[in-house]
Amino acid sequence: MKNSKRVAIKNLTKTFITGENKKVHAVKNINLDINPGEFVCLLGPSGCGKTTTLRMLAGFESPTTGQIEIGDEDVARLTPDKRDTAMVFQNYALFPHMNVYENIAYGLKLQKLPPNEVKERVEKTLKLMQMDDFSKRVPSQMSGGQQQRVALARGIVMEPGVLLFDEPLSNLDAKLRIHMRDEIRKIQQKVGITSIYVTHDQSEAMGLSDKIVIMNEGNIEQVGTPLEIYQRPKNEFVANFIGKANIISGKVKNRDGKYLIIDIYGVEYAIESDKNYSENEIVNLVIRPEAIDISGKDFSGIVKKTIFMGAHHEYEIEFFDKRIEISYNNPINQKIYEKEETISFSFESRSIHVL
Ligand SMILES: Nc1ncnc2c1ncn2[C@@H]1O[C@H](COP(=O)(O)OP(=O)(O)OP(=O)(O)O)[C@@H](O)[C@H]1O
Repeated sequence: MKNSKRVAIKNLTKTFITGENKKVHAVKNINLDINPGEFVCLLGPSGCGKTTTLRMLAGFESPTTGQIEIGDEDVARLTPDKRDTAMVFQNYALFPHMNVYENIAYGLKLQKLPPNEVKERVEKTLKLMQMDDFSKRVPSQMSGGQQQRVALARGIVMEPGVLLFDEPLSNLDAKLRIHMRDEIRKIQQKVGITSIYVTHDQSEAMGLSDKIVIMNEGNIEQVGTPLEIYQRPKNEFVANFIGKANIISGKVKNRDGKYLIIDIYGVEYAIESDKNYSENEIVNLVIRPEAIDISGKDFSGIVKKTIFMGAHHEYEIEFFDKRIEISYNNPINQKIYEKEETISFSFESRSIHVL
């Protein structure tokens, strides 16, 4: 979309003063750059500051300090209508007495656009969203998923520089969420609109994003593509927040080119890492449950828990003084382990990440 804009957040903070005169540091000096056309998810646990950040972008909340640039303009002190953003809300926020067509047209009429342009843009959006057949229905005659599509259409029809999403799918059931997630991504890629999306659902963030921003206690912990975040988490918080992670320790022996040679319980692994550690330093390593190779024989452990998940099995294994998790797909001839059985395995060097 030609109007699609960049966003730059600079040293942004938000401190709320509560009724009891206490300070809540909801957002702590964050910095973030978003390219035009990018789909970025703000992801983190409840209370981490993602909604506050989004509301500051929209102009519903004013920053305590810092700048927000949309395009080339610092909008931090502008009212919402001056910012070239549109928001898709969790509760759809549709007008109950207006039909789909009128709901989508509302924002354009407010801008006093000529009626023929309103008609053209609403019809184009209805077509894009494959909703022509619904145009005369009112919200109460539609399912939650359909209403959410109207809410999305209302944002898209405005052709804003940035489209903001506040957990738009959280009122939908699991299956519909996945369907709508794919739909949002498809439409966003088609129109190329810069999108910032708040969620606490990691699979939603993985499925939607060009870039994920992991937030925790008002800070940004890491920014990266879904693959980067998953394969190279910066710290234990990120590793545990995205997917499942076994954190085990190893002892650094030396460096061999781009590899660190690390001793893990008596077995040496060459692990790619650009971090500098001294000899014998103990480091924390992340190993994903699916990266443990059960055809290997370097280690063994006792199965303490088994969970059959259909396509894969999850095992909790007693391994030295800790529990680790192994997950693997279930080919027809794969042995199924029972509780208290011994299982052998190795770690795959290329799947180990040094924190
Ligand atoms: N108006 C307010 N007054 C005081 N504190 C607030 C206000 N709004 C938010 N907070 C606090 O700021 C922190 C961040 O809240 P925020 O809503 O941004 O988190 P969140 O990551 O979006 O969480 P959730 O996923 O639960 O919506 C929380 O501790 C919250 O209690």
